[in-house]
Amino acid sequence: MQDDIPAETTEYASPPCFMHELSPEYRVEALRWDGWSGVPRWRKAERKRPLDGRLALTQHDREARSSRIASMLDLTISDYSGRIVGTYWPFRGEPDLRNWGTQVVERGGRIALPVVIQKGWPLEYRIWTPGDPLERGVCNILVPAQGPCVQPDIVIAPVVGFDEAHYRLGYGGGLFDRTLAIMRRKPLIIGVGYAQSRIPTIYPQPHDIPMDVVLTD
Ligand SMILES: Nc1nc2c(c(=O)[nH]1)N(C=O)[C@@H](CNc1ccc(C(=O)N[C@@H](CCC(=O)O)C(=O)O)cc1)CN2
Ligand SMILES: Nc1ncnc2c1ncn2[C@@H]1O[C@H](COP(=O)(O)OP(=O)(O)OP(=O)(O)O)[C@@H](O)[C@H]1O
Repeated sequence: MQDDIPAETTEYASPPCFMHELSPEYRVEALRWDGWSGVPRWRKAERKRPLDGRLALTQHDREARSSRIASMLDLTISDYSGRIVGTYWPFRGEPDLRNWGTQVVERGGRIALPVVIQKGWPLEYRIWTPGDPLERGVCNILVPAQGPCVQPDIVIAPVVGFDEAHYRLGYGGGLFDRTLAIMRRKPLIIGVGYAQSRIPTIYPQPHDIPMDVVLTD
């Protein structure tokens, strides 16, 4: 972000907060800071570190971390019965919660997986029971070949990054935010990821919808 800050704003590393009352030059509005337009570029660069970090994990390490995240989910969601949990089929080194998903079904819940109908559109969640046929969708992610379209009660959102205020950095399609924005009932939104995905801020934009909680290994 530093590159986007014009020279005049860099002269005062930490301006005293009351200075704008004493001197008009200190008024924040007077500064021609156009940094927000740089956010998509910044996000694109910021995705690389956590993505490279998790792809470097060994299979064994990823399984151990995934099972710690699954235990955290069980502590957070005490009762699965009658609930629809929107989970995901892992790709690009995401935590693998497939065994946990099977247990959700064994405990009386139902699971649904997201389907990209078209980039730039909201995702569609389809009910999937272990054993049902899957097919390859966008980015080769496996998706249910059929199954009723539903709105999950709980959305498990895999993060590329997340920040202190529970905002999510994903793959850059804006698909989760579009999906959450049109849901008629607000689901419980649980972000899941590795602790190394934590970043101080993703510079939230008006379209970003914060998650209720983020669980890590
Ligand atoms: N396992 C899993 N399934 C999921 C998601 C997810 O995050 N994880 N999604 C959650 O939404 C949807 C897929 N989302 C995707 C969003 C963007 C791209 C993609 O191709 N992104 C470009 C970069 C775009 C840009 O930076 O402008 C790329 O990676 O090259 C792929 C999948 C549905 N299924
Ligand atoms: N509700 C929305 N309506 C319209 N555009 C949106 C909405 N949500 C996100 N977008 C657009 O999608 C683009 C990508 O958004 P963002 O950087 O937040 O993606 P992301 O959360 O990292 O990706 P994803 O959710 O697919 O994993 C942005 O240009 C943003 O303006």
